[in-house]
Amino acid sequence: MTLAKTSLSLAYPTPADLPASADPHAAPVVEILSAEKTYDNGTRALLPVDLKIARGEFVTLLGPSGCGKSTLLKMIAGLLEPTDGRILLWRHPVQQATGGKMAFVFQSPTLMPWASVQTNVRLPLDLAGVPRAEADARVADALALVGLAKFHKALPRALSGGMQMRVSIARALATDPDLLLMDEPFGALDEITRHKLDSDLLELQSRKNLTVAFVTHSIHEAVFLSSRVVVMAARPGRVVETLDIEEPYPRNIDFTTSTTFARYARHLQHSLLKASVDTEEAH
Ligand SMILES: Nc1ncnc2c1ncn2[C@@H]1O[C@H](COP(=O)(O)OP(=O)(O)OP(=O)(O)O)[C@@H](O)[C@H]1O
Repeated sequence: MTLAKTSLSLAYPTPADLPASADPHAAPVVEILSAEKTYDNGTRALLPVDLKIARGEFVTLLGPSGCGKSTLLKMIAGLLEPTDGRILLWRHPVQQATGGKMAFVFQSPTLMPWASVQTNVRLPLDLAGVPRAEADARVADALALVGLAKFHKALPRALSGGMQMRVSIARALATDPDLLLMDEPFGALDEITRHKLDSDLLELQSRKNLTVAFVTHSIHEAVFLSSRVVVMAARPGRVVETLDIEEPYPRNIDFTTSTTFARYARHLQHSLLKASVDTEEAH
């Protein structure tokens, strides 16, 4: 299978930068080396994938339902084993990765309903045996970062869906990760809240110098957030293209109304459409 690597030529010049924090010469944070996945029931969830993610990059896996986005992200997290191929984090097999810390944010906030916001955010620190005073300080920092300092005593049910998702992100940030894996974290939220959280996420990423692997099926979200978009197709799940989004950071809402943005979005729409037609023709 050939894997197209696309860089759109734009009507007017834009700096072909990675995000300011990305260091393309540093050892990659994530290396996916011909990793593939067939589930026990025979489903070929993912044909072999090769992908490297550099420090400070924001890479989005974009594709329709069933194309293997979650499977790939869970393999990066070490929650699933590839059937073949390898995945390295900081140059070591996932299970032995010591070069940095990773955190996973799921599609639903998965909060303990009976526990306060601060207790929820402290959970991974309690599990890791972090002393209480240090844990409390880190929880306070993380809640401040997501704008929820005032809600530390609230129960999850008192918060909106967007705020609950912020708690979930704070819980991940409290562990001080270098690599953040996010599986459609804002997919269940209304569009306005989602756009706000997208902007906040970019700000957090640059402030904390995070490397992010993000799953979405929203073209808009992919173009706005990413330094690189990995386009995937279903049946069988596979990568069909990677597209650099050569728009400098910081990005704001003005980017989303620009012709550059529209060109990227149109390109991705065509890629996804073509991949789905190719899939249908193959069946
Ligand atoms: N545990 C499992 N056992 C068998 N098949 C599975 C399992 N998990 C996922 N699959 C199948 O593998 C394929 C890829 O699933 P995956 O959840 O990775 O896709 P996705 O792109 O994340 O989809 P969605 O956007 O709907 O979450 C699908 O056909 C799915 O039904």
